[in-house]
Amino acid sequence: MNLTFDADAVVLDIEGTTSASAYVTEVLYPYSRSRFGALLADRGHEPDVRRAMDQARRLLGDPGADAARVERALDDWLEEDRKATPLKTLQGIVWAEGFARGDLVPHFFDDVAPALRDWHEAGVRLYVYSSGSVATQRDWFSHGPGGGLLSLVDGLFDTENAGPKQSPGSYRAITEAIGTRPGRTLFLSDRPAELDAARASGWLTVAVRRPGEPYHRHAADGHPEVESFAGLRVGRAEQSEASSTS
Ligand SMILES: CSCCC(=O)C(=O)COP(=O)(O)O
Ligand SMILES: [Mg+2]
Repeated sequence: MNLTFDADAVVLDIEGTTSASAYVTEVLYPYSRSRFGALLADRGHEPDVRRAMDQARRLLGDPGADAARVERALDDWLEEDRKATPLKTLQGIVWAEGFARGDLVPHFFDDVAPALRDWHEAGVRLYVYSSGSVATQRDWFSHGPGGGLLSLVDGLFDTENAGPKQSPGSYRAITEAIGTRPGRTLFLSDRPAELDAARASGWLTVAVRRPGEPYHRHAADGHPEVESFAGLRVGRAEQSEASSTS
């Protein structure tokens, strides 16, 4: 189905929306799991590692948890695919090194880069909101297709600077940060609970239902649906009116 939206901003989910879930769970997750032991044991003095380990201890309710206990918790959260902020921070540290070494190359569906370029060209501001950390998002988009897509993006949000993706308050926090009216902000995601939370905050929503993705056959519960970004036009009516009269 083809859809057209008049909006000032598009906010993008990553896993299942711009990029394949299987790449995240079958390539990125095992890569981080196999490196957590050494990271926690050898680099706990680094500020970001220490901060994330302290957050993990708070989530566990165990202030004295040693590196081995924290590693077991990370493994459990990975197994459950729990989007815990310290897990995402530590994954981001490991993955950054994987991107720099060339072990990891981001995956984007083929329709994503052309669509982002079109929307950006039309004056629509682009943001990312993912459970993956802001540092990971920066790596992901800067190593993306055609020399990277980061230059098209105006801001990055994660569970640390915005909050959990299933909570309407997180979308209100993003609205405040980007200064775009909720009714002119369009969120694209595969997960129904995230779409519901965005809609509850007054945002426009589109359920991205890519064939083969885990949520492909889920009921969209009133959210408009597309199978790829190729079926989605986004522009700013004010801008097109202005340019058509000049
Ligand atoms: C490549 S971003 C990291 C992927 C990840 O760890 C994740 O949890 C993605 O979640 P999303 O909110 O983008 O569905
Ligand atoms: Mg997703």
